[in-house]
Amino acid sequence: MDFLEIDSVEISFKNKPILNGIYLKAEQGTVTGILGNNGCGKSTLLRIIFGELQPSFKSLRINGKRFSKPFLTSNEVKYLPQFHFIPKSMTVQNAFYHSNIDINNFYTLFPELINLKNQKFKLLSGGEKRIIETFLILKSNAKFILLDEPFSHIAPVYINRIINLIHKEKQHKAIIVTDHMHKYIIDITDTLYLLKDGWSKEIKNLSDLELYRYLNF
Ligand SMILES: Nc1ncnc2c1ncn2[C@@H]1O[C@H](COP(=O)(O)OP(=O)(O)OP(=O)(O)O)[C@@H](O)[C@H]1O
Repeated sequence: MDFLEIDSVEISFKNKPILNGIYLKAEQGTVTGILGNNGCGKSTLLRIIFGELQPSFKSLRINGKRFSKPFLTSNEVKYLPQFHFIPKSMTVQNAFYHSNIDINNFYTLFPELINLKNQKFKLLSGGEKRIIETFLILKSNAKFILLDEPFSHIAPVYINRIINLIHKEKQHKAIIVTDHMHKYIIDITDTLYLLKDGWSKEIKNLSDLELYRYLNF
């Protein structure tokens, strides 16, 4: 089973420390969730793992071996950022073609969206864009999948289908996911971390989310 670990992350923006006490492990066959308040550094951490952001220091290991290259390859990691990454003038069909993913698999899961096939990406609703981008990332061949707010703007009926897809895809992938819809995150994750004041803490007992003032039960 492949696994990724990151620790000793040090990053500041304008002399304000953002992350300084992180440990996170994501294993193939599992979903790793990250919760935390706005601005605590969840996206920053995912961007560092992806290699898009270089901190002053980090230790990233795959299967226990230090990974020193600046970027993981696209076979190793795929990242769903908070912003839309599909070019605005690309059609839905072409987005699937360029990602090398069979669009029919998408329509099997989301038959209601079949009419979007020839539509340009910029003309889709925020939720439609999110569903398509999340699907493309989840169905990629990468070993490690990073999802930054996959559920934002998405109706509950579609969220449930994405959750089913996450359960299916995690069989041969390690999935790291963060979202403010904490109930879904708590439900789908095998390992849960809370980010707060620059550090991460693995949450084994949900009452700790209240103790660390993330939730009021
Ligand atoms: N490029 C940047 N330059 C300066 N400050 C930044 C930059 N990127 C992020 N920050 C700051 O770092 C902090 C962490 O940002 P980040 O986007 O990682 O938070 P987050 O936990 O993902 O928040 P949210 O849940 O609101 O999306 C914030 O205070 C943000 O303003």
